[in-house]
Amino acid sequence: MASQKRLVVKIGSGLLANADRLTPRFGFMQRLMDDIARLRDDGYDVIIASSGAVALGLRTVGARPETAGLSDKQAAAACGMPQLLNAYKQIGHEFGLEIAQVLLTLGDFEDHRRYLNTRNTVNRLLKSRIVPIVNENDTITTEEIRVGDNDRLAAKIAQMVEADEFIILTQVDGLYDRDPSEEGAQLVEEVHDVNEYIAAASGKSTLGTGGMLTKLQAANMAQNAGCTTYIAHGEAEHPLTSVLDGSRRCTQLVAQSEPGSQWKAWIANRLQMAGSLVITAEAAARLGQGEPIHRSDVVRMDGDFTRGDVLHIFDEDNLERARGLSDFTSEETRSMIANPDLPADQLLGYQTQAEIVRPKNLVVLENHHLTWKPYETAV
Ligand SMILES: Nc1ncnc2c1ncn2[C@@H]1O[C@H](COP(=O)(O)OP(=O)(O)O)[C@@H](O)[C@H]1O
Ligand SMILES: N[C@@H](CCC(=O)OP(=O)(O)O)C(=O)O
Repeated sequence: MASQKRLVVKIGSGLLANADRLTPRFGFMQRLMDDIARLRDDGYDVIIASSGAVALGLRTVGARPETAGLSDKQAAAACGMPQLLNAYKQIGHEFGLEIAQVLLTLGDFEDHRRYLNTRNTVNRLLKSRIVPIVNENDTITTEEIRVGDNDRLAAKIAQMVEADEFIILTQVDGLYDRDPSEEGAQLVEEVHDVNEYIAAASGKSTLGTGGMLTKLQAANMAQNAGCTTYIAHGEAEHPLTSVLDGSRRCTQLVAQSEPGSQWKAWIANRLQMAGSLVITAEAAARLGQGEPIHRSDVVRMDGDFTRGDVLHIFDEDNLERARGLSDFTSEETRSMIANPDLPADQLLGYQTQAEIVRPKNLVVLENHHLTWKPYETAV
């Protein structure tokens, strides 16, 4: 458990890189680090999830954000990351802060062993009061193995370190009820259910890769891990403390549950799923009563998964109702469903309690979870 208050701050590319010249925005970084030093004096551990590596490196590789392709961006990230870290380091020293670089890929979150290892490292840095600067390792990640945006990457970190608060700093005051460039757009100051705003959250700037949609997805992941999220403009004298003390308008996305089991949050907040099960109406009605998913509950399955993979669990109306970790491979599951009357031990050749998903590995989704549609599943 966290011994101090913990805050994860995500910073968008446009705040860190000048849009025309693609050079660091030192003034912003100074205000940020000054505020982080204040928070540290107030007993906060702060973790930064920083974008900006690609934007800053594009100039070095002679490319522009509007036209850069994947290899330009990967090379740019390799050039921009040291520039970014150098700026954080120099400015950090001015305010008595030590910083460290943590570059991650999707597997560092999705593989539970790597997740725990990453968590240990981040916790060790915090113990020495060092500010971890986290970013995706864009130089080596390809489409299949990347988170793809730092909004969700930062939410994963917030969940991992059991952050109390998560602030997403961007170039708009918060979530609007429609694209803010549209006339009459109103700032939404408090959100409980992000589902209501998904349709309003399309579009993004040329420098970034996320957009408002990934911010809502990220906020939902944090909400479900018991962490309150704020989306706020980064341009302020005290970009963080003014959000936390409520003196500035922004959007607050209220935590939807008490920080519960880390294990269940890890299952619920997966970014890639290996497969899915469709269960009967009776089994769907029993969800939440501490019952496992039995093979007789499954009417259909999809995907090529192995033991320990996380699956979507849909009802027969295609509504995602739960997520759970499979005790069997897809081949074993298929064989058990096809032979409901044969004892599992006999079918599989080893002793097993024959529950496809055990209760401790099952998370029932509630109204405040963003759910997936069957066609969005990665199987
Ligand atoms: N409903 C909305 N509310 C606020 N911003 C929105 C909305 N819909 C689209 N946007 C756009 O999303 C942008 C934020 O995403 P992005 O530019 O990717 O930020 P960052 O680079 O900071 O991650 C805003 O500047 C705005 O142009
Ligand atoms: N990892 C990338 C940024 C990815 C990203 O999410 O960008 P943004 O939408 O500006 O936060 C980089 O360092 O350039």
